[in-house]
Amino acid sequence: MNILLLGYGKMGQLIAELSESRGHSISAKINIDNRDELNSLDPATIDVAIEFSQPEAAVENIKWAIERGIPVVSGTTGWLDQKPAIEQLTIDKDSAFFYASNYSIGVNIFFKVNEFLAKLMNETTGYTSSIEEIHHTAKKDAPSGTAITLAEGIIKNINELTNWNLSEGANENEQSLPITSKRIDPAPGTHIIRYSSEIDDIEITHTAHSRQGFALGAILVAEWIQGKKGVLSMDDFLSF
Ligand SMILES: NC(=O)C1=CN([C@@H]2O[C@H](COP(=O)(O)OP(=O)(O)OC[C@H]3O[C@@H](n4cnc5c(N)ncnc54)[C@H](OP(=O)(O)O)[C@@H]3O)[C@@H](O)[C@H]2O)C=CC1
Ligand SMILES: O=C(O)C1=N[C@H](C(=O)O)C[C@H](O)C1
Repeated sequence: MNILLLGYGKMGQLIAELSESRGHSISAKINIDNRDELNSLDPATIDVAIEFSQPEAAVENIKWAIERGIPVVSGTTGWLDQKPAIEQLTIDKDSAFFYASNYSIGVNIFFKVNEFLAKLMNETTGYTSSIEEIHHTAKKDAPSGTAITLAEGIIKNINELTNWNLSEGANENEQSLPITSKRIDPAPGTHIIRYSSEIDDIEITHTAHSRQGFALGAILVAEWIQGKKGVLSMDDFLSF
């Protein structure tokens, strides 16, 4: 596969290294300072664009590829208010767009466990729920995209909850799920779901030991998306 990297930071560099070890080649490594290189690329030679850049750059990057019929695998977080427009563009251009807030297989198992636990907690009284996420200090967005996906999985299954909030202290609103974001180096990504009562606490945690799982997951999706069309997600890719 010939891969275009849109964003060549921590994730882009690891994806390049792992892709080459799997026999793929990188057609260009695009950052903010060399975006001009896009003009000299022949889209017909690119099999997929893998996009891990920054919240303010993601939409333009994704549009560039979709408009040229290049399938996009995107992992950038913090821009999802504009996702409906990207999905419409994908359909209009008969292209392919895949988004996941987290490409790690372990986190996607954790998403399922989170929903199962939330269903059980919906049948139980006396517990208050919360989410904590811990990432490195270079992270630009808060809460993490993964924490938002976890919150959506809880809110969908607990009748009392209607929304989430980025919490900095005591939670006043029982209908709102508090998310606490901590920035501590070198944490690649830790997510904790907590249900607390006077009697006990129930916690489930996913801890990434490195960025390896995110990068490998994105490459596996890039291999899988070849020949596919439309708006795709982890539910299409995974069989659980
Ligand atoms: N879905 C998932 O599984 C995961 C998602 N992420 C998300 O991926 C994103 C990137 O993470 P990470 O690699 O750690 O971040 P980095 O800050 O290390 O890398 C981001 C890169 O994007 C580049 N960039 C900035 N503007 C543009 C632009 N206009 N066009 C192309 N590239 C640009 C930056 O270039 P420059 O340095 O020149 O500014 C930088 O090299 C974040 O949103 C993060 O939350 C991260 C890990 C896993
Ligand atoms: O910025 C990161 O590093 C990460 N971002 C993603 C997120 O916001 O959930 C995924 C992972 O946790 C690492």
